[in-house]
Amino acid sequence: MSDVVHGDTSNLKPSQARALGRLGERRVPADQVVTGPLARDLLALSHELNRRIGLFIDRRGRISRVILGDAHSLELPEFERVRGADGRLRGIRLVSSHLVPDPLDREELADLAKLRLDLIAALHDSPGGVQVDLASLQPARDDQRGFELRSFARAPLALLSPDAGGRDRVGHPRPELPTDFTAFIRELEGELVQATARTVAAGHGTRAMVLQVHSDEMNRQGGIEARQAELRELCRTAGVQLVELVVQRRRYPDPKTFLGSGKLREVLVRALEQDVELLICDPELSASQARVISTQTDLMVIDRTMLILDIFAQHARSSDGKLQVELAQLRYRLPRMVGKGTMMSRLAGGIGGRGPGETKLEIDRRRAQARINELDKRLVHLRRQREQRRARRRRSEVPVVAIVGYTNAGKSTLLNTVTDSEVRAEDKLFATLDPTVRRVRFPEEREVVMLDTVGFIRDLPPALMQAFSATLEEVAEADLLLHVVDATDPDNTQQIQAVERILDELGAADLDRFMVFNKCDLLPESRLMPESELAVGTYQVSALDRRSTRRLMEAIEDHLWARGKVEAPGPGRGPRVVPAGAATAVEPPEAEPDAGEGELSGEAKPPALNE
Ligand SMILES: Nc1nc2c(ncn2[C@@H]2O[C@H](COP(=O)(O)OP(=O)(O)OP(=O)(O)O)[C@@H](O)[C@H]2O)c(=O)[nH]1
Ligand SMILES: [Mg+2]
Repeated sequence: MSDVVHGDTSNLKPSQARALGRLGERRVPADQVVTGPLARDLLALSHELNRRIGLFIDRRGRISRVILGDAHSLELPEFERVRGADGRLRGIRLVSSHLVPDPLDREELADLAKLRLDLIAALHDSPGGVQVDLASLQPARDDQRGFELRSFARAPLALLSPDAGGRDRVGHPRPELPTDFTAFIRELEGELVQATARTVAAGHGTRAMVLQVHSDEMNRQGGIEARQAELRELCRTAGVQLVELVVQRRRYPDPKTFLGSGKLREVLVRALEQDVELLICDPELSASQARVISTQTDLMVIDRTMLILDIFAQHARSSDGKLQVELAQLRYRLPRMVGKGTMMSRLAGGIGGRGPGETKLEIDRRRAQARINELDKRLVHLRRQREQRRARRRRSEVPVVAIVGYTNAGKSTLLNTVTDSEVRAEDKLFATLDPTVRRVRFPEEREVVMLDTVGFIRDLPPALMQAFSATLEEVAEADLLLHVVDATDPDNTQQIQAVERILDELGAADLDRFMVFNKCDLLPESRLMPESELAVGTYQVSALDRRSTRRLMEAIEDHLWARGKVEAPGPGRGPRVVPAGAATAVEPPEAEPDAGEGELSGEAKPPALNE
């Protein structure tokens, strides 16, 4: 059998197989979509076999593939992965037989889009002669970015011949038909290249579509709108332009294709229409799902976890932080490295590419594993150093107050305000990645260390937990936690629960904590609790306004000293004067470059305190 033929030929008679092979030897004039005689022979053989047949024809009119399908569908062979980023088409058209006079179906249109074929033509017999359904891509109209599908009204094949000049039998002109295929494709490609140039010049972030499966599990957790809002925020923070959020309700994601395969085809067409380059799946993808989606769509495919990791990579500042993120990225991707083109290499050209892991994007499994081992070793060393530093701090009996909370709750802003310093605070998720330590002095030579931490997020995957660990092992040893909550976020009940769950996993569940409801300046008076009715250990503040934090700061001091938590004041430098209106006297910020990697120290105990 000729290697031009693709498909299951095992049941063919030798003569039929030969006839199929001979189709592959035919030529078509370059300026014609297909000739009448070839169309008739294709249909005749198709009816004899009762199976569809497709031909890939290149621009010189040579047949590069003969594809044998079943009665209803054709499975096209894979192409080399070439992303036509410059707006060019594949240089190949598909001419195929339909046994029944159905129009082009979704699957065929999806193939056109995915493979960027020059054109697809489906032929069928009718009493009046061979009829043809045609479709191609075209630039989107109305200044929209991207491409759209263009279907032509069904026409007799005879109309496509150059002699017919695009006139139907009663002489009606059909100027849109590709009667001169060479001219047609030249013009179309010119338009597409131009449209792409406009797109690139516009310079938006990577265009992405989020694919979300509303599984039973997700429904149980509730707050799907909140989860979606959060995904939008994650995209914004990562510099990704979210074009569309596609949702499918299923009991669980399809083990092979994540979304159902029909839905996935739809997504592909929508993605093409909107010039989307990146698909972001929620919840997490398995290795094989990632592979299947990426081959079926020819797009970059990542999941929510990778998106978060990418943000981490962008935000890591200290060298330890960078090491940790690289380690988390490698750990997450290693089991998902399955051949080329899947998640391992996806991020490089897209949203990531600036991460600490970026140079490792194409390394193979073995090298990834070696790198993981090396990072582990370096981080163990750093962890030891950190432990020594902490031990020194414990000896000096300076109590540690750790600020924890959901991402974007205002933790860094609170730290800045109460310590008069300038920790990076931004309206972005995970603005803080490296733990930051500031000293706060109270009157009477009392002093605490305040620790700002990375924000938490629901469904924190284990790889990310490990990336958080630098800060988090310190959290487990804190004398007091300030759990900062964005009082304005309608989803904050869920967020509080997510934070509590993570604290629990860190072995920090039993630590003393204050609940700090932040951003109260944005709430109307009516939504604030009267001071007298606030539960013990609960505070309403605006981290932007130092006066509002006064009660909180007093309570911290009371909690740590008045109740005998700490016996003696630390070695001080004499009393300081409290500025009017402030609860604290503040020492100039002293940054401790204190970050690093280590295992999650579930065994870490809070320092012994005499209650
Ligand atoms: N109106 C108002 N905005 C606030 C307040 N506190 C923080 N913000 C804003 O909320 C955004 C997030 O603040 P951050 O301090 O970066 O939050 P974070 O909790 O440290 O965030 P991550 O480090 O990303 O987890 C910033 O734009 C702040 O200006 C507040 O009390 N009132
Ligand atoms: Mg922060």
